[in-house]
Amino acid sequence: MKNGNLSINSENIFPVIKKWLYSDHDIFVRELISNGCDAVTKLKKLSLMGEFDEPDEPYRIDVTTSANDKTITFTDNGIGMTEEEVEKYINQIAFSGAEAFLEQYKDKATEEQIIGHFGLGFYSAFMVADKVTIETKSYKDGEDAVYWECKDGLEYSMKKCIKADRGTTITLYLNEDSYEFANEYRIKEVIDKYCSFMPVEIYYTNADEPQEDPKDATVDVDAKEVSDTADNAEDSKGPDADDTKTEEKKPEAPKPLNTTTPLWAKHPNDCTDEEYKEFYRKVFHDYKEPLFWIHLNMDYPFNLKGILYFPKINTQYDNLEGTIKLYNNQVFVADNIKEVIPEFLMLLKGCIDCPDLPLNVSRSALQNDGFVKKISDYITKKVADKLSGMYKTHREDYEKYWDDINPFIKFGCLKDLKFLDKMKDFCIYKNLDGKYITLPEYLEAGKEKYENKVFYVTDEQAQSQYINMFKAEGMDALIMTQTIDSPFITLLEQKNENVHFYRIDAELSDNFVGEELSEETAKEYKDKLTATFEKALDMKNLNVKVESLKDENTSSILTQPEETRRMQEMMKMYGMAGMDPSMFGQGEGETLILNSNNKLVKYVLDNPDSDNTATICCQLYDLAVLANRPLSAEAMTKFIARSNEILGILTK
Ligand SMILES: Nc1ncnc2c1ncn2[C@@H]1O[C@H](COP(=O)(O)OP(=O)(O)OP(=O)(O)O)[C@@H](O)[C@H]1O
Repeated sequence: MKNGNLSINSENIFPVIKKWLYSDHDIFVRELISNGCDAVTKLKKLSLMGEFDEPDEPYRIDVTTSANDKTITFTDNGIGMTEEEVEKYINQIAFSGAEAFLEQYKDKATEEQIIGHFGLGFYSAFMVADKVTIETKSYKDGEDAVYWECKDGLEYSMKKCIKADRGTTITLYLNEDSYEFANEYRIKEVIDKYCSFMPVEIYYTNADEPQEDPKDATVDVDAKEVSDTADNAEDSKGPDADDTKTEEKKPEAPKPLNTTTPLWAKHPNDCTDEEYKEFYRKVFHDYKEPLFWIHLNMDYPFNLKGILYFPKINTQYDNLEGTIKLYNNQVFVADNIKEVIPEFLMLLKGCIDCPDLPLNVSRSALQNDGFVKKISDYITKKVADKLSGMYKTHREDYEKYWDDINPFIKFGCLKDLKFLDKMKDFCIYKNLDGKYITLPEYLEAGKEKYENKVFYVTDEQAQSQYINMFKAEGMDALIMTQTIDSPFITLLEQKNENVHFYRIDAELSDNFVGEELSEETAKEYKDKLTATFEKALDMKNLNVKVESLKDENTSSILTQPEETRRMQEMMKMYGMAGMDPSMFGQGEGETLILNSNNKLVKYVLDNPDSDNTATICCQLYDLAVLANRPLSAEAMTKFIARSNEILGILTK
């Protein structure tokens, strides 16, 4: 038997790395800058352990592009590499110095995390470059600087070189397809996407533009004061005065492109509302203020930090799509990764940083395992806790936000039963007095008059006649006007046995009826009125019911059974092709309720054959329809003509 190590031939592996490893070509920026960050982090760790004296100059990464030369350069003043290390970590693919470093210093954990892991990231440079060079000088005294060069990722050459400063400079000679990355705006865009929160300051220079002498930069307060004073003096001079002062104004010191300590990394107690809002504006470019936010801060059983914002939604037609940015040690991974972020939370906007994420090699996707599900459950729980906490301690705020956040909460309840369990007691509904109440509160208040029934309004304007009747009778209903309310009502019925929801026009409650008619009288009236109305309306099978309603001013009302209406709505929604449309057509199953206490109805009863009876019947029917839904075009035309006719009678 023969044993041995499997070997990788770079000629074979390179095309794989170049083409398939990373989904997006721009990822090389993230990989090379994170290598620079790691180089700095390692040095900081060494200095904490007393193995390296903290330098005077600040740690930094410089990205320089030249569209003329078609190059990008990444420079860091981190740990650097010795010749031996270049041999080991660069010349051997998939051998990570980060792993080796962590292994060596594993007992000396510090706050800062090393990003590298797989030993492949550096090679992503070859996705965009034909030639890559490295100039590096280790922090170790007495080590020579090294120059490394590789074309096409196949053969490398290495030699000693002269490099004054500690650290590493990597230069990419871009291939034809990738010249875009030498463009200032393009590269800044990519840095913004992946590196906005990397832990080391990143500076950009356009090598094709004339450079300011850094000595001229205004960095200290005194210099700033001088220029301010000069400006003020200038203000008082008047328009014709000599303007030489402006030329003396010194340029501002360059600013880093990134923020090294993102807000989520701070303790929630140390963050102000203004900081949260500013962070939101900056990251999401949304100038509408968020309603509120949740700062996630967890160390155990896994490490997770982040901020989730509830954005302001103006109408239910607003774009409900949010963005949750996922980070791994301050390095952007991807937006809206569905394994980590529960689907319904995608309506929010936020950032989540989880250093323990089981990323796959490309760092843009996750290895799907139970751990990821735990993260997702934790986030759901935290959101529910925050909302229920606000309900308990800041009910006024909760009610204020409710109109904006309820579609999101209802969606969450529909999508995730655990979320429903946590939130069901904290769902509130506006009642007919405009007050917010819970479902149990509604049921308790209506126990006497309509036990286990929940009446709801889907359109306050269209259903105003019914609302007025309810109010007059001291009955209440819930306003549920959102599209999501319809599936949510079904969910509530499933979860609350015996409780049934009825749209306010679904049935006429006994509470509206005064002294009940005897069975015989009711039958007699019904037969008579049905015949008269059917004749007047030229309709067959009109469903008429006669009631002696308390309010004698109410003449006619239309009701439609809840089930029929829901079925009809469902058919409309799914556009069920092939079915007979009249099966559940407009007004299917409707009942025309006529009030035997009303004088117009009484007139029809007593004078079925008088000249005006047909006009009265048609008008009473149309009025009942109008209070329920819009008239068809044809019916509306007739209604207007008839109304004019009736007014004409008044003039006689
Ligand atoms: N700028 C740098 N300064 C110092 N060492 C570096 C630098 N860039 C790369 N290295 C060394 O080369 C090794 C390999 O880098 P590479 O980017 O391929 O993988 P990695 O960062 O370890 O892991 P990953 O594939 O997860 O990014 C690093 O672990 C590090 O030791």
